[in-house]
Amino acid sequence: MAVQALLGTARRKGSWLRRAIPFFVVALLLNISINVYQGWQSWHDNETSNAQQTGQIANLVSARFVRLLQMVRGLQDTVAWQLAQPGGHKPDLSYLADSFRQAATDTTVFVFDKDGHLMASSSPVLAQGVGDIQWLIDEWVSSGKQPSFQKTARFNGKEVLLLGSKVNLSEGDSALYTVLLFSAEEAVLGGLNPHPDQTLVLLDDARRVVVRFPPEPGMDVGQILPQTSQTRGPTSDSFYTALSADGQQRLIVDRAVPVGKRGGYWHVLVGRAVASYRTAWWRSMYANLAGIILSSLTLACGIALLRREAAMQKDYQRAIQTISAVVEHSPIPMVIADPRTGHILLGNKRLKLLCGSPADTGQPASALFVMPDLWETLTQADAEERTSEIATRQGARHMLVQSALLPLEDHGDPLVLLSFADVSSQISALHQLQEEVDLDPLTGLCNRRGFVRREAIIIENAARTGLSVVVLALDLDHFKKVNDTWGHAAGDTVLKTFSQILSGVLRSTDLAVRLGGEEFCAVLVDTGLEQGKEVGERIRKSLARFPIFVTEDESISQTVSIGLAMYVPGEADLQATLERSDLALYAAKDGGRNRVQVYDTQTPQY
Ligand SMILES: Nc1nc2c(ncn2[C@@H]2O[C@H](COP(=O)(O)OP(=O)(O)OP(=O)(O)O)[C@@H](O)[C@H]2O)c(=O)[nH]1
Repeated sequence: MAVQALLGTARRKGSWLRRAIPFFVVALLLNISINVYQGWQSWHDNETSNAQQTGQIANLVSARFVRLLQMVRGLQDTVAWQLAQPGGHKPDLSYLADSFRQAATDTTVFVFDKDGHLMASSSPVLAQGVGDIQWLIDEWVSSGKQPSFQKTARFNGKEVLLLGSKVNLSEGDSALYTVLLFSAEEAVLGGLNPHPDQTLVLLDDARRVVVRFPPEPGMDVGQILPQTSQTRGPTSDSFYTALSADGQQRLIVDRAVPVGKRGGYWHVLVGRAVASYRTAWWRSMYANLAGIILSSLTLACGIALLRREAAMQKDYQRAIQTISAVVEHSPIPMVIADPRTGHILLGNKRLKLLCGSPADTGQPASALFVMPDLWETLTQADAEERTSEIATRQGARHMLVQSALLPLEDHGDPLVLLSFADVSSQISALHQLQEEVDLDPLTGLCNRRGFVRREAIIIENAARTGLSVVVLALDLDHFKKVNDTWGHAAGDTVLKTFSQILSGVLRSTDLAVRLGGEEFCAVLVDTGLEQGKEVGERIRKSLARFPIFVTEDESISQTVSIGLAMYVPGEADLQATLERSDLALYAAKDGGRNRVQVYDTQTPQY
C-alpha cells in the first residue's frame, strides 16, 4: 500500500500520445490509401486525357487528309470531264491548278497521253522536273489496268503525293492519264502547330512514311515503318507501342483513312511519348511518396519514443520499488513524505514500531514531531540535520532527524526522506557531562565556566522580574599559609569546608561559584545591598567559628574577606558587578581581612 502510494507519485500520467497512436496509424493508412487511390486515378485520368487529346489531333489530321482527298478527286473528275470533251484533250490546266491551290498548296496537275508522254501541265516551270516521276508514270501506263494510283515520290527536292486517274476518251480506245502532284506534308500539316512531344505520321497502304513530324532520323519519308507490338491504350482507339524509329514508348492513336477506289487504306498515326506527360505525374507521386515516408517515419519515431518511454517508466518503477523496499526494511526508522501535501507516503517498519499509527501512509508527517513546525524546516533544504523530540509510543524521545530531498523525475517538487536516530541517552549523557564540566570537582560548586553559562539566565530573569541582584566576591585570608604550614591536602580540606558553609548559608535560588584557587563568588537573587551584606556576614562568621581539622587532632580556624556590589539593570552581564565586588573585596583585605565590604563610590579603584 505504502509502495503503491510512493509509486503513484512517480507514475507518469497516462500519455495521451500513447492513446492517440492507433488513430495516427489508422490516419496514416487512410492517407496512404487515399494517396494510392488518387495516384491511380490521376494516372488513369492523365493517360485518358492524353489519349483523348491525341485522338482529337488524329481526328483533325485525318479529317484534313480526307478533305484533301475529296478535293483532289473532285479536281480529278473535273479534269477528266474536260479531257473527255471532244477536242478537250489539250486543255489549259492553269485555271484548275489555281482553284485547286486554294485548297491544297503547291498542287500541280499533269496530263499524260496513252504512251506516258507529258501533254499538259498546270505549271510550265514544274513540268521541267517531270523526269523525277516519269518512271512511276511509265510503270502505271504500261500496266494499263489500274484506273488510279497513289504514290509518294521525291519531286523537285520535295516529298510529294501523286494521285493519278485514267481518263478514257470517247475517241476510240484512246486514254489520257492525269496526275495531281502536291506536297503531302504541307497539305496535312500546314497550319497545324503540333506540340514538340507529339509525333505525327502519315503512312500509305504499304506502311511507307508519307508525312512525319517531327522530322526524326530513322523515320524518313518513303521508309517503311514496321509493325511493332502493341498494348491496349486507355481509350478504345489508342495503344502503347515503341516505334522502331527511336524505341521510345508512345501512346498512339491510329486513324485509317480510305484512299483510292480499290479500297486501300492510309493511316494517320498521332502519338505522344509517355515519358513527356508522365514526368509531371511521377513528380507529384514522388512528392506524395516523400510525404507518406515522412509521415511514416514520424509515426515510427513516435512509436519508438513511446516504447523507450515505456521501458524507462518500467525501469523507473522498478527503481522506485527497490528504493521502497530498501526504505521499508531499513533498520533505521525512515519516512518518505510529500512536502506538497505534507502527507506520509511511506513510513517504514522501524518507524511504525517506534511511533505506531502516526507513521502510517496518508498521515500528516508533522504529527510525528512534538514541535510540528520542525517539519516545515526539514522540507526546505537538502541534508538538514536537527535534533528534535519525536512523539513515540514510549513518549517524547530525542531524535536526530536527517532530511534528504528526493528529486523524482516527473514529480514537480522533490519528496523528502527523513531518517530518525534515537539520541535520548546521548543527550542525557551530554547534559550530565555539561553539568560536570560546569562544576568544580574539589568543592562541587559551580566553576567559572558554569558561572558564565548561568549568568545570562540570571540577567534575563532580573530584567523580566525587575528583582535586584547582588554579587559577593569571597577570598580566604592567608590561605597560602595553610598550604605552606599544613600541606596542600589541608588546604583542600579548608576549601571544601568553606564551600559547604557557603552553600549552606545561601538560598537554593542563589549561586555559589569557585572562580579559581581560594577565590569564590556568590550571586544572590532578589537581594538588596543590606541583605547581601547580612548574608556575607553570616558566611564570614560561620567560617570563622568553624574548626577545620587539618590533622586528626589539630584544627584551625579560617577567615574570609568579602566584597559585594549591586547589579545595575541594563548591564549585559555580571562581569562589571563582579569587578565592583572585587574592588570592595580588595578594600576588605586592605581593611584588615575577615570583614564584609560593600562597594560604594568611596571604594578605592585599584
Ligand atoms: N590546597 C590548595 N591550595 C590552593 C588551591 N588553589 C590555590 N591554592 C593556593 O592558594 C594560595 C593563594 O595564596 P595567595 O593568592 O597568596 O593568597 P592568600 O595567601 O590567601 O593571601 P590573601 O588572599 O592576601 O589573604 C596559593 O598558595 C595557592 O597555591 C587548591 O585547589 N588547593
